[in-house]
Amino acid sequence: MIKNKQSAHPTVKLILKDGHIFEGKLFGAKRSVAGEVVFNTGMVGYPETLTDPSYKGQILVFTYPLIGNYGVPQLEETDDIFQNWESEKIQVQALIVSEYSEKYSHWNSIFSFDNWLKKFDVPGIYGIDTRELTKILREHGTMLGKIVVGNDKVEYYNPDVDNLISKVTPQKVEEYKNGKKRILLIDCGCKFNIIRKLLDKNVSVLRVPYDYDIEKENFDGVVLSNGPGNPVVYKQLIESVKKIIKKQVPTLGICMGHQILSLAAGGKTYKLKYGHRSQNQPVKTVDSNKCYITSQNHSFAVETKSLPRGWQPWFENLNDYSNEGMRHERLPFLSVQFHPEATPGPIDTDFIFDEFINKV
Ligand SMILES: NC(=O)CC[C@H](N)C(=O)O
Repeated sequence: MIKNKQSAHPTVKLILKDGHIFEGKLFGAKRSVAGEVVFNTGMVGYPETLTDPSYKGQILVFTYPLIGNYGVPQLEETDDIFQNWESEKIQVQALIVSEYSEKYSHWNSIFSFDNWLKKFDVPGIYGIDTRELTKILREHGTMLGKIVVGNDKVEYYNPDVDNLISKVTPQKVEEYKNGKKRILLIDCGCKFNIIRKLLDKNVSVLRVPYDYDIEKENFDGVVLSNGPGNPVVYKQLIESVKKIIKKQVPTLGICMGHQILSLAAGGKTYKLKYGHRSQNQPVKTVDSNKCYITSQNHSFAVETKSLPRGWQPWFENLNDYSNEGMRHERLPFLSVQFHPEATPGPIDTDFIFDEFINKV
């Protein structure tokens, strides 16, 4: 049994938009917060998961019952690249766990889970029956919710209508020189491991904000990163990706990048009932029986039937058969809904980066 200093933790409420109320104990930052409540069924990798900018605007439920027992490592910088986390801070609005561990043990960890949340002013609630909560979210679908401390007045907040990418995209351009070929990384809230993976392939990376005027740059390939929110909100980005398609520059889209590339190509996206969030999502290539276990974090999906002529579905999800990727039959465009960069999760689909680099 993991002992937390419960007396110091006030009882607070988790209120869902449909009227369900759960009581739990507050840890991390002491404040009320609203967002979209989503669940993740991964068993490990909370430092990487909580720093993934795609979670902006969301209150995350971990279904794994005990979180925090290996602590959290320091954000380290080696050769200008950050290590251990996927961005420079915790990105979720708040989190919901059954039990958290104040005690931790890992050679590389320096924060307890509670202290880490406090450092970034993120509240957490524990003592919640996360199985019951997840069943509600599976039945009803993802729902708006709020964590309310005392008599605080908190409005519901719907992240799907907000421009969340503007909150996580970098403020300035950054160049990582590592080879002759130059990849333009359009950073919509990029996980650091996408940059690490590209540099592993000996290419230079020009990392730019999502609304950067790319006309003035020279590049050999484009990576459209992952990112938070609803893809149809980003009209200007979709327009600039249309220009990239016209120029036939080799392009790799990852998660949000896959959705944006599909919309720019003339396809459609829709919202899944409760999304895919975990490190054990099975996908299969459409034209063979090859399967891969993938890391995922998304709410929206590309409608396979909407893909225009020439754009072929590449992978499908084996749980719900939704689209997991596409590629063009002649032109150098490919994109995936899952995360080939992993962190957290299996590295089975690392070959996606090679397929892209081969086209550059
Ligand atoms: N990880 C991502 O890029 C997520 C994309 C998008 N925000 C979604 O939820 O579908």
